[in-house]
Amino acid sequence: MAALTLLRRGSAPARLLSGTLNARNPCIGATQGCHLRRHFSNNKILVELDEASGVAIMKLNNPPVNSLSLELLTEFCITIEKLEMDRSCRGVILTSAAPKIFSAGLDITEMCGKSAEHYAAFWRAVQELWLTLYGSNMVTIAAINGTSPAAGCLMAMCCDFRIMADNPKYTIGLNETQLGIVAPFWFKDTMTNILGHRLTEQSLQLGQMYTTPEALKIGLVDQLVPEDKVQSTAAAVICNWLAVPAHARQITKSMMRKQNIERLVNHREADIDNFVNFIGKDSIQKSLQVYMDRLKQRKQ
Ligand SMILES: CC/C=C\CCC/C=C/C(=O)SCCNC(=O)CCNC(=O)[C@H](O)C(C)(C)COP(=O)(O)OP(=O)(O)OC[C@H]1O[C@@H](n2cnc3c(N)ncnc32)[C@H](O)[C@@H]1OP(=O)(O)O
Repeated sequence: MAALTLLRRGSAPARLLSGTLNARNPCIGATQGCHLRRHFSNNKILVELDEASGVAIMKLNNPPVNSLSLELLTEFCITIEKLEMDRSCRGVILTSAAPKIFSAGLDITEMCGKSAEHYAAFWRAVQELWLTLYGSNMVTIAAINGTSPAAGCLMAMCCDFRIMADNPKYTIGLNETQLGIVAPFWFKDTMTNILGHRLTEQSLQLGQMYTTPEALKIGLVDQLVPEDKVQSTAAAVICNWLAVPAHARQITKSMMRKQNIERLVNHREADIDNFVNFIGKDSIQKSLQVYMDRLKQRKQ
């Protein structure tokens, strides 16, 4: 599946021309009470699409910690592609169905003790998630209702705007080095576009997890709100974004992200080979095993 939606579709004007009645303010229908909600869920992703507002709420649903397994990654990409093709959907709020955890990042068990073929398939699915979400034409808002390490943070960073629950227990960041692994160049590029080079270098080397006030201060998240206001704030924010003429916003988004997306597309196979070689090393397998053991010991 080639997921370069933003570049592949190149369809902003076409989509606008064929567009929706409330193209200038798609939230008008919602406030006038004509609610048509469609629910569709597969196993790991719950979706509620409000056709009046054009907004889909997409909930990660992989208890206990929303780790990104191969199954979840596959369902995630299919869901985004489906929403992207659906004329009644123009924006997505990405959030978690799990209390206190947005996502624990990649499922570490998918990277331990498996075959090279499995690692390659898994990494292709991780790439696909990034290409699909980062390259989406839709407005994407992350409603971060819990802790969000590593690829959990990456998913949030792919979105156009990040709202996080202001809870002192929640943290967010790319902590890969703490596991003895390395965030690939496209994780790094995504963070650099948000934080700038210096701060990204520091964050990545240290594998830094930020508290919510720290994340707000450095711009890793855009807004902190009380836990019970995360969803309503996301709904209000997405209305503002959808009020901007769609073709102009989409072309602008494409202009800002195109280079990064092309970089991965052009080096996709090499990136998979690199991952497979790296993750299969005995020393890396050992590091991951030690990390998983520590996670389990914390509970005892
Ligand atoms: C060349 C490139 C090479 C490599 C690039 C790879 C890039 C990697 C990106 C990643 O995303 S790596 C994953 C990083 N994630 C983490 O470090 C998070 C680890 N988890 C936690 O810190 C905590 O679990 C928590 C998310 C803060 C939640 O804590 P809580 O106390 O609520 O739950 P608990 O720790 O008891 O976990 C419950 C259960 O879930 C298992 N678990 C947790 N995280 C993961 C995970 N990422 N993958 C798989 N499994 C995970 C944990 O072991 C517990 O299992 P148990 O009930 O069987 O003991």
